[in-house]
Amino acid sequence: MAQVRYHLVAGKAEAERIYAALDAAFEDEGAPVAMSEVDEAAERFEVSAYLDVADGEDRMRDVAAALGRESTDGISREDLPDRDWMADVLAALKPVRAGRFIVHGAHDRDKVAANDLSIEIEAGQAFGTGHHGTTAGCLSAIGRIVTRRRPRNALDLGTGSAVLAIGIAKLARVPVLATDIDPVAVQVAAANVAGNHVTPFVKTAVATGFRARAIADRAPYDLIVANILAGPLMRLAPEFARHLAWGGDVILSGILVSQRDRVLASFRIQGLYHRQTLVRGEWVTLHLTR
Ligand SMILES: C[S@@+](CC[C@H](N)C(=O)[O-])C[C@H]1O[C@@H](n2cnc3c(N)ncnc32)[C@H](O)[C@@H]1O
Repeated sequence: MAQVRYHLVAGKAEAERIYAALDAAFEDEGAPVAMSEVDEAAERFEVSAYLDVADGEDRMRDVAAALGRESTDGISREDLPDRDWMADVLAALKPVRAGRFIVHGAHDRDKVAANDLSIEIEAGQAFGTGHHGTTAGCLSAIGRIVTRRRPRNALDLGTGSAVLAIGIAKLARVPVLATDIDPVAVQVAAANVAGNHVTPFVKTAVATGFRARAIADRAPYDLIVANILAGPLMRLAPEFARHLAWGGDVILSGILVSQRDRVLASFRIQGLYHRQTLVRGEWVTLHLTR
């Protein structure tokens, strides 16, 4: 399964209609739909739908059908890089600083200063080397929130490489449950947890959303971090509320700037209120509290 961005450009009113139609058509599969201005002077907007497609499949016709069109004219396709491609690129990148943390590979251990909180991650099969704006945004938020109020029991949902769970454990030295839908990511996460010497604090588990015994057993959490995508985050909003302790903090990322208000609205209905937004490129990281 790969992700493909189907996109088209239109004037503002037409782009808003396209956005609404694609959002409604692909809502059930949790596909993010985004709208962004591409030409301010001419008031032209690009609308993108990020769809999962099977190998060799093209869903251009689904997009046209969602817009009530018989023709696919004007709709473009961009194949998004898969994980291995990303790992190759990231392997060549330098250490990243985010808030109080430095995320680096083993070959850059000598770049770590005495007062740095270092997280050592090799680019591999799981997402999360700190280079992506969403990971860096979450690390900055963790540094700020955990310094102000130390959590007692944290959950990192969609842990990938476990970079965020390791960050919380190193900073607060409290129990963290790190879960992922992808069993390969969970294996990588467990290896990184051991490599960063935080095994006494971080437990890993495979879980789809909040559906796992391991998550229920440790609830409620006073810090939940989830860097997944806007669609699944919005669908899971009631579960966040159910698993969050009174006064607890939630950090969300994987959200495009254009999706921010819809995500906030989904969580506000559940009694979770916006505290801060961090913007890195086209991505936002949100801090919410109860
Ligand atoms: C963007 S990566 C984030 C990894 C890491 N937490 C970071 O911040 O760099 C998203 C991760 O969430 C996992 N994921 C996606 N949807 C999920 C779901 N519904 N439940 C649990 N994990 C999910 C993916 O397998 C992936 O490892």
